Formats: sequence, C-alpha cells, structure tokens
Amino acid sequence: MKIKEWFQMMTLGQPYKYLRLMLWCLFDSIVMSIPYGLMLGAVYYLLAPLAQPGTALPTTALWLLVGGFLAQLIAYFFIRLKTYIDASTGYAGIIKDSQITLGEHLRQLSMGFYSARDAGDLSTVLLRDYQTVGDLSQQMLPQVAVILIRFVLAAVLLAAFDWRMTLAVFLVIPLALPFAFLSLRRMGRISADLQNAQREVASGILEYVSGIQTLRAFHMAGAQFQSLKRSFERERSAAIHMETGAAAPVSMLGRFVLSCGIGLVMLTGAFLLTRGELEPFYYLAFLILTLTIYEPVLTLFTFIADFSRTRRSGERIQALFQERPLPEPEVSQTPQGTDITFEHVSFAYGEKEVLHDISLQFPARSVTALVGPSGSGKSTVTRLAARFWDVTGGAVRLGGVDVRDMRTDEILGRISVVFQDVYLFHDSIEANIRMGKPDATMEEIMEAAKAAACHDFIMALPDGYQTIVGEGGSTLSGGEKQRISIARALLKDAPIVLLDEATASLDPENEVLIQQAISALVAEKTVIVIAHRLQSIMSADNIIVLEDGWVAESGTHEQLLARGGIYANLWAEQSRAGIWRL
Ligand SMILES: Nc1ncnc2c1ncn2[C@@H]1O[C@H](COP(=O)(O)OP(=O)(O)OP(=O)(O)O)[C@@H](O)[C@H]1O
Repeated sequence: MKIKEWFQMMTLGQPYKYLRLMLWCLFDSIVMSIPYGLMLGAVYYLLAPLAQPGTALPTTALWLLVGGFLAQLIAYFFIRLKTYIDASTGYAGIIKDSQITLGEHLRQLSMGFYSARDAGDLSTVLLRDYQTVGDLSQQMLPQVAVILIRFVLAAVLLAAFDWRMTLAVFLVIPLALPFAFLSLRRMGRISADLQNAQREVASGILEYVSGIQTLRAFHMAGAQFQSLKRSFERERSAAIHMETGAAAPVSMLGRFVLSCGIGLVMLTGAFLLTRGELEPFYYLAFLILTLTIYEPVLTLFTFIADFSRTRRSGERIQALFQERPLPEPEVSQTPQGTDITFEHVSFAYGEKEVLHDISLQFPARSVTALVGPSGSGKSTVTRLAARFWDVTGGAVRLGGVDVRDMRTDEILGRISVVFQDVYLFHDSIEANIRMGKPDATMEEIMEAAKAAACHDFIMALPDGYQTIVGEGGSTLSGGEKQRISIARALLKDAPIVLLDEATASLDPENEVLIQQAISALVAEKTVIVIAHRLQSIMSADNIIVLEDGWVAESGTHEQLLARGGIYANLWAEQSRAGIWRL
C-alpha cells in the first residue's frame, strides 16, 4: 500500500485536518527536546574546568542554562496544554466528521445494499473499527512525528560532534527494521484471524439476542450459546496468539537489537577515547543522546502490532466509503401516471440470474398479484419496482419513465412498502406511524390507525399512542406490528403500494383485521401484491404466475383456473390443504 493511501486511510479521509494537528505535535516535540541540548551544555561547562585545571567554573553560563531550562518549562506547559486540548478535540472532530460523512454516504446507498448486508458487520465497522483507527492514529501518528524530529535533530547534532560515533548509533536501526517488517507480515495474518473472530462474536451476540425467544421456544438457547461461547474462545485464543505469537517477539527482538546498539556505541567510544580521538564530553553526549533516539524507536516497534490490526479496520471503513450508490440522474424526470412496466427485464444477484427477460404490466389503480413457488422471483420483482437495485437487462418504467431517470427519493416518495419483515423503531407508536408523513396532525395519525384497525388496541395500552415500542417492535404481536406498518403506509398515502402478504398464518380475528386494513390501503392505488394464500387475491385484477424467474402464466383467477396450469394446480393444492378459514 502506498504511503499516501495509508495516510489517507489512517486519517479517516481528512489528511489536512490531521496534518494541522500533527504540526502542533511536531512543535511540541521540538520544545520537548530543548532540555537535552541544555543538559549537554551544562555537562560541557561542568567538564571544562576538569579538562583544564585552573579555569574558573563559568557560572554565568550555567545560570543562563538554568534560566533557559525554566523558560522552557513554562513555555512547554502552555504548548502542551494547547496541543493536548487541540489534539483531543481535533481527533474527536475528525472521527465525528468521518462518521457523519459515512452516515450520509450510507444513506445514499441502494436499498439492495442493506438487504444483502449483515447488521452486525455494519455496526462493527461504525463502532469498533472507528475506535481502533481513532485510538491508534491519535497515539501513533504524533509519536511518529516525535520520532522523526528527534531523529533528525539528534543525527545533525551528533554528526557535528563525531561521524564515527554517529554511525555506531544509527547502524543497528536498519538491522532491526527487517525483523520488524517480517513480523509485520506475520502479524497481518494473525490479526486477520483475530478480526474475523471479533466479527463472528459481534454477529453472534446480535443474532443470539435478537433470536433468543425463538431459541428458547425450541429449547435451543443452550446449544446456540455453546456456539457463541466457542466464538468467544476463538477470539480469546486469537488475541493471545497475537500477543505471544507476534507482538511480544517483535518488541523483544527490537529491544535486543537496540541494546546491542548501546553496547556498540560504548565500545566504539571507548576505542576512540583510548586512542585520544574522542573527548570524554562527547563520549558522554553520545551515551545520553543514544538513549533518547532508541526510546521512541522502541515505541514504534510496539506499535507494529496495533498498526496491523488498525490497517484492516481502516480498509473496512474505506470499503464502505467505496460502495457506490446507484447513479442518480442530474434532472429527475416526472412520471406520467402510476403504472409500472417491466420491459424485457433480466436481473442477477452477482453471477446468479434470477429473472430472465420478463415483461410485465402493472396498470395504474389496479391490483396485480404475483404468485409462484418459493424462490421464483416475486420479491425481486417488487424490489426492482422500487429500484432497490438496477436491472441487468431491459428497463423498469414508472409512469413511462425509466426508474434510472428518476431520483431515488422521487421513486420512494411515490411508493408505500409493506413487507413481511416489519421494523418498528424503539420509539412511541405515534412516532412510528408518523414516519409515513412527518408533518401529520394527531387526527390524521388516528384516522390512519383507525383505517388500519389498530386504533382500538392502541387505546387499550396504558400510554396509548405514546406507548414506547420495544426495539424491532418486540412488545407487540406480529399482527399488531403489521397493522401499525399498514397505518404508516396509509398515512403516507403513496399512489403505489408494494405489499408482501404475511406467510405466517395469523389467528382468524387478526387475519380479518389485516385484510380490512389492507383493503383501506390499496383502494384506488397501483398495487403489486405478493400472495402466499391464493384465496386472498381471487379478486385481483390480474394474477402473474412466476416460475424460476419466468412468467409461466397470467390472467384473472377465473381465466387461470380455466387454463388448468400451475395456478389451477396450486389452487387445488391449497384447497385440499384446507387453508381457507373464511
Ligand atoms: N440478496 C440476495 N442475494 C443473492 N440471491 C438472492 C438474494 N435475494 C434473493 N436471492 C435469490 O434469488 C431468487 C429469487 O428470490 P426471491 O426472494 O425474489 O423469490 P420469492 O419468489 O420472493 O421467494 P419467497 O416466496 O420464498 O419469498 C432465489 O433463488 C433467491 O435465493
């Protein structure tokens, strides 16, 4: 990876803001290095009388050095304070801005992106990955800046004293680096294991918590917990492996090589000293400065483990940024009417084509039902009508306009979607219904709730419309949730309704109520309904039977029965199964 790309990734796409912060850190590090210079000066003045007996101690110079040291202390206090405050608020700002930008970006991604995405995975990126990158770039990059400054300053200073000693100081650094890079690769592999284990744990927890009721009902909570426990175990052993298998050896190795460096400096110095080619003062100066150079290098070594972990987090954040939204037209065209047509539409999820050159008509203000075996492509058709994805061949038209020539919000503004997987937010019932029309009055909300047959059960709740719904709607029954989602759609009053009929069989009372709510919703609308029970769509204006992504047959209920094809068989099967309750 190029340094520029890496820097872009580590600074969460805001390198200039980050560089400004880093300049302060550099300044801070220069000021922090001043005492070393002053100390060397003091040592020099103290040693001078020893080297030439009879000379007086240069007290003025020594006092000046002490004064300089005090001034540095005061200056450093304020600079440190400024750097600390700026850095903390600055980094927090960088992370926040990047998260907001990512949030905005995610908002623009196609609905299809979400339906194919694991929620645990996304939240890992938004929470854990951001934290990992944030923590490290906050700690590591300033350290790198400090190391660079100290290196350059010390190298210049030392080279001015004695080039042979300078060589001895820096010789071990390139020797230690290859080991560090070798370990970096090894750690890359180990940290990939660790991150996979962490992701597995995050998804496992989410799944366990959301599915706990189902699991308990099937006496599977224990078994599923065992699998979650195994994920925890894997995470733990990967973390231990990371420390013992890679991090510890790297820092030990680095420490060893650099300790050899101190030995080398002492040896070279002693050799030059005995030959009279080096003054004792310079020998002392080298010993002090060698330590100040090696110390940050060691810190850098210990950062290597964190760096490889962070790199993957950074890559995952970038991968989300690189997800492209569906192309939006410059000017959104206005559809004439609300009919939907599929013209020779083909569609594939990745490599797998699931709709093959199909042409369909969904006339305005009429109910068209989609029927067919599981996996025949019914849901895909409804989702393509709302442009969750773009077709791979042909075109989907809304009111004569290709949906690709309309802005997504223009399309979704005309469509009410009532799918099976109803999601209610952890908010009041009123707020959940209001989503359909943010500026609706309370009367309108109640009217919609009445039409969707949920007003009575809402009023029976202790807090009525202000009752807070559990996350995902968990405190309401399936039928109640579905009716609230219908009330939401009724309030939106969009001219097109996409409806996925519930597969789960509901109790007769709920079923009647839902049918009543649906009848209110679909009146005078362009409706595409996915029907699982044929009896509920007998009166549909048109029924399209899909099979393996092809249109097998279409017509009214009577026409299809008379035809004696797939529909007639399905009808006979469902009649035999005695599904009807009416
Ligand atoms: N997000 C997806 N990624 C990959 N393949 C998918 C995706 N969604 C659906 N499919 C596949 O596309 C095919 C058609 O699926 P679709 O959900 O449209 O069928 P369906 O008729 O609505 O089925 P069901 O009645 O069971 O809901 C199936 O083979 C399914 O496995």
